[in-house]
This record gives sequence, C-alpha cells and structure tokens, in this order.
Amino acid sequence: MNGERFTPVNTFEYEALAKLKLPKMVYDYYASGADDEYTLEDNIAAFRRLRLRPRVLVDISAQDISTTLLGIPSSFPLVIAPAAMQKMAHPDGEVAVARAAAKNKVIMTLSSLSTCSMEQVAESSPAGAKWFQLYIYKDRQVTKKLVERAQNAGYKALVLTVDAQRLGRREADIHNKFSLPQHLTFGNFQEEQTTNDDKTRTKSAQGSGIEAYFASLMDPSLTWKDIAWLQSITRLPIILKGITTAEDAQKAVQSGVAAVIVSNHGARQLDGMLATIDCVEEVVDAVRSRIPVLMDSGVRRGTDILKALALGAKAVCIGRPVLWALAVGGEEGVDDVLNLLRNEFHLAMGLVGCRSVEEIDRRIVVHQDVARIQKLKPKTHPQPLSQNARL
Ligand SMILES: Cc1cc2nc3c(=O)[nH]c(=O)nc-3n(C[C@H](O)[C@H](O)[C@H](O)COP(=O)(O)O)c2cc1C
Ligand SMILES: CCCCCCC(=O)C(=O)O
Repeated sequence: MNGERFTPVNTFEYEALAKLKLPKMVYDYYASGADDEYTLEDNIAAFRRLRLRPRVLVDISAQDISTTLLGIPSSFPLVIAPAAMQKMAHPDGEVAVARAAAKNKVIMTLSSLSTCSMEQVAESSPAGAKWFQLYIYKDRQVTKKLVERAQNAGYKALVLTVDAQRLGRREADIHNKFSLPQHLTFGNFQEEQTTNDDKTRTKSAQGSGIEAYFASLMDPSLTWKDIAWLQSITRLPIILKGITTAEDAQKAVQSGVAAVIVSNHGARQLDGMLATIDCVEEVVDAVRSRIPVLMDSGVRRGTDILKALALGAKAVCIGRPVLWALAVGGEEGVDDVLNLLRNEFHLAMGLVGCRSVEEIDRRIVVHQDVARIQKLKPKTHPQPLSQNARL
C-alpha cells in the first residue's frame, strides 16, 4: 500500500476495511450469525460448491443484464435487502443507501427498524424505487400505521419478514450488551419518542438489547392467517421474506402473495439451516413460475448472482456488502459496491456465454460434488458391483 489509499476491489475487501473502521459492537452486530455460525459460513461456502459450465464462441458484444421485478425495471438482477440501524455505519445511514440505489437503478428495501424515517428516505431519492420491510407488531395498530405511511410515501411493495417471530441468538451481541447508540433512534417511531420510549430505543442492562427489544414488541403468534389480514389493509403487493421449503412456497402461492424471497436472514436466525442457495431449486420447483422467487444470504460476487439465476431465482438481494460499503465510503461506497457487483455479473454472464438474463438456465451450473462423481464414472462404472463390494 506504501501510504497510498487502499482501494477495495471486491466486497470482501470492503468488509475488511469496515472492520477496521467500525466500533467493535457495531461491526459484531452487522457481521454476526446465530449460535455457532455454521450456516453463516455455509452461506458463502455453498456458492463455492457450485461450479459454472461455460459455453464458448457466443457473440457477447451486446449483452443486456437488466431485468424487471414486479413491474419495476432494474439495471441488473439485484435488490438491496433490508438491514436495521444503518446510521451506526455512517451518519447519513439509509438515505445514503437510497441515493446510491437510485443512481444505480436498483430497488432498495428499507427496514422498518431504520434509523432514518421512511419519509426522509423516500424524499431523499424520489427517482429510486423502494420496498418497505415489515415486522408484525403485537399491537396491530403499529403495523397498520407503518403500512399506511409506506403506501403514502410511495413504497412499491411490502416485504414481510416471516423468519423472525423471535430474534436469533447472536452471541457477540450478548457479550457486547448491544444497544442502539445513545445519539440514534428508530426513525419510524419518532412520534412515539415522548409517549412510548420503548419503540425508539433498545436497552442493554444485561445481554443483547435488541433481543429484549424485539421480544417485547414483535408478535410471535404470527401465522398464515395474518397474511390475509395484511392483504385486507393494503393495496401494495406483499413479498414474503424467509421462505426456504417447498411446503411453505406452495402456501405462499396459495395465499396470493406477489413474490417470495428465499432467505435465512443472513444466517442470523436459525443456525444449522441450509445455506439459502441450496434451497433455491426446491422453492423454484414448488412455485412453478407462478410468482417470482428472489434469494439472499451469502451473495458476495457477480458469479453468485449468476448461479442464483441459473437455479431459477429472478434476482438476489444483498445485506452486509451494503453495510460494509456504507461504513467505508457512505453513498459513494455503496455506489462503488453496486458498480463492482454489476461489472462482475456482466463479465461472468458473458464468460458463460449468456447475452441476456433470459438465457441463463440450469445448464450453466453444476454442483461440485456431482462434477467429481461424473469425472470418476468412466473408471468405476464398467466394473461389476461384486468387485467393488469391499470399497
Ligand atoms: C445488520 C443486519 C440487519 C438486518 N436487519 C434486517 C431487518 O431489519 N429486517 C429484515 O427482514 N432482515 C434484516 N436483515 C437480514 C437481511 O435483510 C438479509 O436477509 C441478509 O442480510 C442477507 O444476507 P447477507 O448479509 O449475507 O447478504 C439484517 C441483516 C443484517 C446483516
Ligand atoms: C433492534 C431491533 C432488532 C433489529 C433486528 C433487525 C434484524 O432483523 C437483524 O437481523 O438484526
């Protein structure tokens, strides 16, 4: 580096820089997964177990990497996932992310637990399409009010998170006694600040402040009937975030939602779950093209986006890479990460011989273990089974 400013060239380098910059409590909250973090590791490793099968001698001089998501044009198949409390990464918080998303023509999903208000975020970047993520509160009036505000502020869909009736156990947050720093509040609950301080703050007398906060406000009794309730109070399309099985995917279709996101919440909820890229085919097959399937958790490279699309996802969402970029460079950092991922995807798509996202299909991806077995076949296959019996 020799005194020159280090310029990150991929999302992993952004994370390394963010780790140097952020207070430990904040970095740990953003980075953590649940329990032993097996699934956290596997979210990345599972992408590496998938290998690409490129076709060559295809004219890729005029590639089109754009797509459309629920009627919204997107410069490439990527959406910004909801992530709570972004002002801990940078003073501009969610507003910086929204501006970078709008500039890059990708959809931003705002967390209901944002540190800027949803109106502020909407006004900061009116040209950018946005979705609003929803948790269902025990007090349904709180949820209803959030939905009305999101609708009025111009959000185009509601992303209902269904994998977090209780918050996962993130041990680093317990050790750090995580709480929202004193100078920050939850932007969507400013009005309640004087009347009900609980909605605007987390406390950390002992253990993780967010675990206690979450348990006190969110409804653990949520079921499929609440989807119908939500549909009854809004005209916005509803996207279910956190579907990972065929059974739930079928129920989602039957319940009339507009899309599903295959997600394990960045491995922050149930440790030991499959990596989400390993759930995509199951959900896609169950949905049978009736609604779009998106996926998130572990997407760090343009080749990851390509692999997800090859398995049938319409787009991916990214969580942590945006937080790292925000911490390192604010709006400019997020702009850069979006550009990096777009360029990586463009290159990868060309190198496998696809000219448009519609040309990406299952043939371009193979599971590494299957590739190995196929390679072994010519050697073992002709031998009679009895000769192999001792193996
Ligand atoms: C720090 C942090 C905060 C998050 N906050 C929310 C949230 O408020 N609502 C939600 O539905 N998901 C939340 N998520 C999960 C993300 O939306 C997304 O599913 C996950 O980050 C994707 O995995 P990735 O970080 O590996 O890309 C959060 C994730 C992180 C890392
Ligand atoms: C302070 C309230 C809890 C925020 C939870 C956000 C979230 O989903 C996460 O994964 O963290």
